[in-house]
Amino acid sequence: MSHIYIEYDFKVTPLQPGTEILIAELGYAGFESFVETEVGVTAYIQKDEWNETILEDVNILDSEEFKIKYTSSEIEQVNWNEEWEKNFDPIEVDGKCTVRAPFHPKRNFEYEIVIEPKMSFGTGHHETTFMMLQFILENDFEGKTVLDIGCGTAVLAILAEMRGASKLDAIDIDDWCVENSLENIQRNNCEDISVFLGDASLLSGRKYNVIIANINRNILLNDMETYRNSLNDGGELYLSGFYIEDLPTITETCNNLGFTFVENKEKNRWVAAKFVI
Ligand SMILES: C[S@@+](CC[C@H](N)C(=O)[O-])C[C@H]1O[C@@H](n2cnc3c(N)ncnc32)[C@H](O)[C@@H]1O
Repeated sequence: MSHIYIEYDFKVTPLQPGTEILIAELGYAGFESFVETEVGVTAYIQKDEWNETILEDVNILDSEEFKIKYTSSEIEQVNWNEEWEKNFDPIEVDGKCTVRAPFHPKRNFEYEIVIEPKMSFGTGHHETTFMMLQFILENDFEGKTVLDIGCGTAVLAILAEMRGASKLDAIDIDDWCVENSLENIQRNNCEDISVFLGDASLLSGRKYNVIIANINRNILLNDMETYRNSLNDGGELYLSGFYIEDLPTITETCNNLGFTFVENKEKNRWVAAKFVI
């Protein structure tokens, strides 16, 4: 798989709330990574996902309230570590868990996860990862079998194993994420996580106590029945990667498959939701 990205450098005036709105709209348009800068934001999208009309529905660009200028260029791959080092601090989740890069100093938390993010999504800086980490901290994983589908850096599977889960599978459609997950699993001394390249079509036969899926609205809706068939009765499903507007559709699809909605979290319009079967 090629990893050619299109990079957009946006200059936003006024900086806030313009940058925040712009990031939300770009996320919805399909951009996958963002690095906030002193003047706005740099946003990345894989070339395969890009088309010439990609910015057509980004309404803030036509707004009179904000002045936004941008340039774009094609890049082979981002030096993600360098970007991270320049721009980000380690994250903390509810005083119990930290996610840091190898170049950050060691920190004293109940759960310390070290992630070399490279280009994979999943450092905890994104709202969806953060809320899924919160769910994993709040719920019982002791002795449970877990599937983390759309694993990115495998950060969620790593915390699930630290919380006592056993026999975990982590799946991602992107070979880069698979490679990065394997490195992060080793780096965090996890011993019970197997990583596979692929998607929900790999799921036939094996059943889990818990499925964690932080992907996006359309893939979740499309693959929900497969998730249902891969869960034991009494199993738990944690979903993220969609906006609050999409929660009713996600819930309806889950209800039609026999799931019960338990609760949801919301951060900057992003949602994470828990269902049980
Ligand atoms: C929003 S990121 C989440 C990463 C990580 N789980 C986290 O919480 O930070 C979504 C991930 O799903 C992967 N993905 C996209 N479509 C997929 C599919 N159909 N099946 C499995 N993984 C998929 C992407 O490559 C990406 O790594």
